[in-house]
Amino acid sequence: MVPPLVLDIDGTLTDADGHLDPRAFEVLPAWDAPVILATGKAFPYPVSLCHYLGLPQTVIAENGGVVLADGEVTFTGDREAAQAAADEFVARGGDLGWDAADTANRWRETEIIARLNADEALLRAVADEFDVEVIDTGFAYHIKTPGVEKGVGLERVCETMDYDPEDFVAVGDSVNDASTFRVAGRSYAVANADDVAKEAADTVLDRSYMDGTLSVLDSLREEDAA
Ligand SMILES: O=C(O)COP(=O)(O)O
Ligand SMILES: [Mg+2]
Repeated sequence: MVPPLVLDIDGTLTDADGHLDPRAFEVLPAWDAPVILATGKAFPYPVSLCHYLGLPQTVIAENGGVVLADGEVTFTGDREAAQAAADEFVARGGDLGWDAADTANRWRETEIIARLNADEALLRAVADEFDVEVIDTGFAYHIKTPGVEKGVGLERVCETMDYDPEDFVAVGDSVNDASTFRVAGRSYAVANADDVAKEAADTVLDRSYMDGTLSVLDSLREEDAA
């Protein structure tokens, strides 16, 4: 049996521009064990991705703030606290960087994100005052509740679905994957990963983005066949 997977999306199943690698459509629905998407994206994004990939909807979204497992949704994280910090950031002259539709935050239930061109020093100073934290995933700044992590979300999924986190193989690329790497039995950082993810991973891959992820899946299949 191949092991279950817990996979980050941006930087791990995508190219450098955040576009989904089309090979995901071949390999993920065909994987002969559970596949969990664990992302910093707002809840609807991984749900849609599961839908279009044809995967069961088992999802860790918003860096663990939202978990969908076995048809049940649970929330942790305080969107209001993040919103208060974001509002103060804007009041002090900061710009979150989104257009009027703000589809990045519109359906986000437990945190707020800013574009990477936002004033980081101001954002961090305001976040400190509001007891929220800022993480830089390489795709956005996330203003979030400390302690809400993808890894905690993975533990919740495993409790709900009676899985053992030790059985999981994790692949990711950034600081928001380090907690997943600590909880999963085996962890891989793609070559484009940031230093925190590389430090936390059991193995740092030679290849980047989906090429790196596919190299893990290939070797897991080979192990299974041996
Ligand atoms: O939303 C982000 O900033 C990054 O998303 P990811 O966790 O899927 O890489
Ligand atoms: Mg990522």
